[in-house]
Amino acid sequence: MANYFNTLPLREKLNQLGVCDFMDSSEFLDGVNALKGKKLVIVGCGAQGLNQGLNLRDSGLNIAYALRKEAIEGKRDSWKNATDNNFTVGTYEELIPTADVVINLTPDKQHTSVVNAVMPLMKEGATLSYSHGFNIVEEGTQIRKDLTVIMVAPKCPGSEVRAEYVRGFGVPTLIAVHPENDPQGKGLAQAKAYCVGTGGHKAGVLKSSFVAEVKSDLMGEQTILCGLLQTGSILSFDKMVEKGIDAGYASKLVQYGVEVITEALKQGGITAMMDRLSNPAKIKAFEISEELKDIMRPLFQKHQDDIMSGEFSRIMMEDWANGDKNLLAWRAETGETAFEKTPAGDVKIGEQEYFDNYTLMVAFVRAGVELAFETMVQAGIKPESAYYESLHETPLIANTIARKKLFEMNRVISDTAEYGCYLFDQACKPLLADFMKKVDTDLVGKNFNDGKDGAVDNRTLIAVNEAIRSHEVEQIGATLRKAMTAMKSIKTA
Ligand SMILES: NC(=O)C1=CN([C@@H]2O[C@H](COP(=O)(O)OP(=O)(O)OC[C@H]3O[C@@H](n4cnc5c(N)ncnc54)[C@H](OP(=O)(O)O)[C@@H]3O)[C@@H](O)[C@H]2O)C=CC1
Ligand SMILES: CC(=O)[C@](C)(O)C(=O)O
Ligand SMILES: [Mg+2]
Ligand SMILES: [Mg+2]
Repeated sequence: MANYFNTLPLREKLNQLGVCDFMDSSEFLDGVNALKGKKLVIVGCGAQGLNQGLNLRDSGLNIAYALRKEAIEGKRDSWKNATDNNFTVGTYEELIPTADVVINLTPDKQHTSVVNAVMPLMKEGATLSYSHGFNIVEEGTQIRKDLTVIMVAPKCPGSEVRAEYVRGFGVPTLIAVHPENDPQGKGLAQAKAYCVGTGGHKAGVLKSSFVAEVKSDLMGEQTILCGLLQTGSILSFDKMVEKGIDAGYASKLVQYGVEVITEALKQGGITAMMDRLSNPAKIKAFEISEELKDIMRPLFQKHQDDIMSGEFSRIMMEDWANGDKNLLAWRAETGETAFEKTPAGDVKIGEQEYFDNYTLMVAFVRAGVELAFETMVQAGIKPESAYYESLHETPLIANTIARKKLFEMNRVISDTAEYGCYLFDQACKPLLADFMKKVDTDLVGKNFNDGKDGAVDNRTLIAVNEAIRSHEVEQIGATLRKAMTAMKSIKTA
């Protein structure tokens, strides 16, 4: 098999990268009807598998789980996830032949072997669904021509797919029908019904393509969403300890700070996040985030270039073939960092204090969101897609760090995202070494406003406010958030 994207002529590459139609809520009035009464069989019951299945069942759809024999016989976590939640569980042979829709929610690394196992069992004219385009685009898997191939890709970690649904909201979702596999023309109706079943239609849905989803998802997860939040958290913690800040305080500020800070981002964009700072702190955060953008821009562009060329997939698949050597080494290394090993202290930190004492993370988030958005759009990804993948998903990832540090984030995200996160972190930490030498506790650990009278130059503040508000991510974000009428605020630490 060859990388499907690389087989396309440039014009078709650009066409498929640019598929991105924001779907009006009126397109979902048929709800889940296109799948009502159909048999939906999910293969894999992990982060996405369990949480999507819970939402789909609560939305009135018929869900069962087909697990590999060793998972059932060994009563593995996936078997426990499914049976503890009273789902029907069976083998491929038992459940796939009567399935109308087979939903492949196994790790990307396993997709080719899983599809080779289930495809021969699938009945004529059934549908195969993915939540990420890797197998079809990067590996070029060919699917039987009588089968419909769709994608319903939540722009969110599995745990938050469920958490937002339970809150009465949902998560932005990209849906797609593979142009090579839509023989009965039913793919879009099924993808829309499936999306309503997960609650995605309440947050925003883009009619996308397998190509546009995979080339943006890999970029978002490797850079702003997981990579930079990991690098920023570790560097911030180490800096505070180096400067004598109590380690328990430092651990709590980092673990919960990114959730508090990015909750403002989710509600009102970079503007609302920066407005939570004092005027002097906002100007300082703006200045250092400009410096961070200059330092990290080449790294963000290298990640996007390697994703577009297929080089990223090549090196990750090399690691697959090498027993996940790098993934496991980098996972172990992350677990050994002082931040991961220092429990959050039993100390009270007020909601505003997370902004006043963690100006550095505000700067990291602005720099990372803008850089990821700019780099994706320059590469042909449409602004709506880039917004969901860079800005809106950041607080959802931050929720996992607040739960149980980087361990929880790297556990919940896909193995593909985890590998990309470490790849970025390994390169970004040394890149920021000189920058971090200049960072003192006024930017992280202490209140930036201590000892200052709050005076600012008005023209500077006006220019900073204008620069923040005028960025394209703020323009498109305001429009997309207007459609999120059901968005809920979360209770932060
Ligand atoms: N994690 C996330 O938040 C997101 C993931 N995605 C995509 O969703 C898909 C699933 O990812 P994710 O939920 O993270 O996966 P997980 O790693 O959380 O779960 C994988 C599931 O597949 C099972 N599994 C593992 N190996 C095999 C195998 N060889 N054959 C059959 N089943 C196997 C596992 O069960 P067991 O080992 O017990 O057999 C487990 O139930 C991927 O395509 C991913 O890119 C998309 C958006 C976000
Ligand atoms: C959670 C999500 O959207 C990721 C980061 O793309 C993934 O886990 O693959
Ligand atoms: Mg993603
Ligand atoms: Mg991903």
